[in-house]
Amino acid sequence: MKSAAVLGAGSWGTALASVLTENGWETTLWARREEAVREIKESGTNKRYLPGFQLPKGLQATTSIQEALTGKQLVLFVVPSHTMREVAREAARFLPSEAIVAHAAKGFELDSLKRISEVLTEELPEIEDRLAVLSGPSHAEEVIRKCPTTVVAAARRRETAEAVQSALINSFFRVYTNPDLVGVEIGGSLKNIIALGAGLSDGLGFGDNAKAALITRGLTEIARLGMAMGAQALTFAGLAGVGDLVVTCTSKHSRNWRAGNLLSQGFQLEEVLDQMGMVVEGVKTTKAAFQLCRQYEVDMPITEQLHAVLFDQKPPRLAVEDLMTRGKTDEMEEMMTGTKPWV
Ligand SMILES: NC(=O)C1=CN([C@@H]2O[C@H](COP(=O)(O)OP(=O)(O)OC[C@H]3O[C@@H](n4cnc5c(N)ncnc54)[C@H](O)[C@@H]3O)[C@@H](O)[C@H]2O)C=CC1
Ligand SMILES: O=C(CO)COP(=O)(O)O
Repeated sequence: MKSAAVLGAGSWGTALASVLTENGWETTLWARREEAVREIKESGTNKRYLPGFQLPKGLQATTSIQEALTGKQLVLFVVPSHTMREVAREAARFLPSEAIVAHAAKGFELDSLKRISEVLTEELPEIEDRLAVLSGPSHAEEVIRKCPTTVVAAARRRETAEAVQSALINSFFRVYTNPDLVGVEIGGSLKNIIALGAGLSDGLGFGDNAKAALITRGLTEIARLGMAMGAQALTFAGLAGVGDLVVTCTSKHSRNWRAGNLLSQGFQLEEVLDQMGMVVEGVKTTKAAFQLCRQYEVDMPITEQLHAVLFDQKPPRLAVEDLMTRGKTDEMEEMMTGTKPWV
């Protein structure tokens, strides 16, 4: 029987492990907490992260990373970005040499500003051609209910992306392949910054025009940094770009949107993160993108304002005023350099 390991028993790891189990994979979920493993084994639930849902029968769980990884053909890393290097190091000794590997995290490593696939290949150089990233508009709470969902598997090698596609695809979870690993990772990570902004904007009562502006202008700056970092422009028009941006800015399930919304109510950042109790990747990603846009010399006005709100106590209304009153620009700034678009 085909067998898989999913490292990380939070909401997304549990949902992806459930999809694999439904698809006939013998799947083991690796959790850090003994109670989580006991609960999955005894009652088939993960109430802390996916309350109210019954997990598919047959899903295994363990706190032993060795037990989780031994003999597996497919390994998914689904822990928050800031823990990925530590988990990769723990996994290194036990990762089967032929296994297809994918990660589903949406962020950067803050100290190094590296993408997560770069972190994984630094720790596990032998997996470079066997590594994919899974991303796209996919809230765990809907995947576990089998709501129709589409995602993308991107890798350097087509065979790797197709292996991940074949493992996960089913009638409610449709997986596309994409050769642009860099763009898919960047789209999935940067959208969380804009989602924090959308939560703030909604909380301040700024309405739908403002949210459409955030989504659209947010996509422009995501694509701008992404292309400077080597991504393909068209990826940002796809599931890992506009698709994930729309779902995260508009869904009640989004932790990033909810965190932004709590900030608009006057809570301090630390209080918000305490209340959430789940990872809010957009906070660290705002810090990383703030540095990356300087490094790559690209303009990211929304990210810069959000950085000031999160880390310099800038009042959100002032940030919005500064965005609205900055210097006049053309919507298609990138098209304006080196060409003559006007008659
Ligand atoms: N929740 C969702 O709907 C989706 C989440 N993602 C991404 O998946 C990644 C994981 O997020 P979630 O599962 O949502 O997070 P979560 O907050 O629901 O759970 C995090 C999990 O990681 C575990 N963890 C934390 N530190 C760890 C460490 N050092 N070693 C091992 N395990 C550790 C926690 O115990 C917990 O089980 C994030 O990058 C997120 O952006 C991507 C798509 C959808
Ligand atoms: O990436 C996600 C959906 O595609 C999950 O977003 P949140 O982390 O904001 O909940």
